[in-house]
Amino acid sequence: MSIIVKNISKSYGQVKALDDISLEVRPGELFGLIGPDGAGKTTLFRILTTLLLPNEGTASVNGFDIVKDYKSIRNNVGYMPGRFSLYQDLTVEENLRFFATIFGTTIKENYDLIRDIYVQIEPFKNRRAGRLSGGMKQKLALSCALIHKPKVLFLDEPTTGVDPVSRKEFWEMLKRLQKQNITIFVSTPYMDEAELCDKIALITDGKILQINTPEAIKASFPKKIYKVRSSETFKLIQDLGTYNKTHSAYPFGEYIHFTSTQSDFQPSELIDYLKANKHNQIEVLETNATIEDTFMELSK
Ligand SMILES: Nc1ncnc2c1ncn2[C@@H]1O[C@H](COP(=O)(O)OP(=O)(O)OP(=O)(O)O)[C@@H](O)[C@H]1O
Repeated sequence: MSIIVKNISKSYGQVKALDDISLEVRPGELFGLIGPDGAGKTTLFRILTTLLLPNEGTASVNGFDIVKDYKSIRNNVGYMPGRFSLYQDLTVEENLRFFATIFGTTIKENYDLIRDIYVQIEPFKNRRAGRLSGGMKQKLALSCALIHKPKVLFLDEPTTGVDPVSRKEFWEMLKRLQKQNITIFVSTPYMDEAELCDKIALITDGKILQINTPEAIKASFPKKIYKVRSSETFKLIQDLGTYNKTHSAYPFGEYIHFTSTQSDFQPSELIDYLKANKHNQIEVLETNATIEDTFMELSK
């Protein structure tokens, strides 16, 4: 295993940021830690990159213990923290050279690994990092995290605040890196990105809700889901909230996702109820569960 986490807990005073977390990541896997703000993602990343000690539990990265072998871990991993890690007053090239130097290597020596990513920002190599766009900063930060050829790459919310096109490009880059046998542990609050991982752990309030492939997680959804809409969305949410057969109802794009408490539920019952409540243009269609639906169900 590339990463083994066993019963890790971490508190900050009264706040239990991580509560008995266990997971395993295989070599070469693209593993996603999926959860909202404050779920504990950054805390786990900081523990695995040896910047923070857990209160309880053990963990290893690439066979090295996070406490005993912290120096080896630092040499073997790349870490792209969520909050910005670059030196804003240094240029693009100076930042990259700085990270290469502290790991005792050169840009030239490992250029192959970052070529794909770096060529996109090379035209701006004399620009200060502070003056780059979000997408360019992200590419530079990834280049810096890779310059010493790490075996395991930790990316904490790498696409937060990045535009949709750059987000898509970023995930394509991760897939290419994975082919070079780098294990990638990535966190994100975006449920659509979860689909792009080999395996995911859903985390909230410091607890893991489920670990599996995205497909298996979606398939495990226990109920039929209906996407519902009518001409009055706000009233629809209220009326679904007070309907006596509602198990869950929450906004999902332009629809409300609805599940019933009853296993023999018929959509016509809901249509009748909504008609009785003076809704127009009613649509009730069965739909497939997404990762977000599973997350909502598990964290209920
Ligand atoms: N240094 C700290 N002191 C006190 N509480 C902290 C500290 N760092 C994090 N926390 C709290 O621990 C919990 C988990 O935070 P963490 O940053 O690990 O979550 P996260 O999933 O990375 O979310 P975010 O994206 O908001 O950083 C939160 O309730 C947070 O407020």
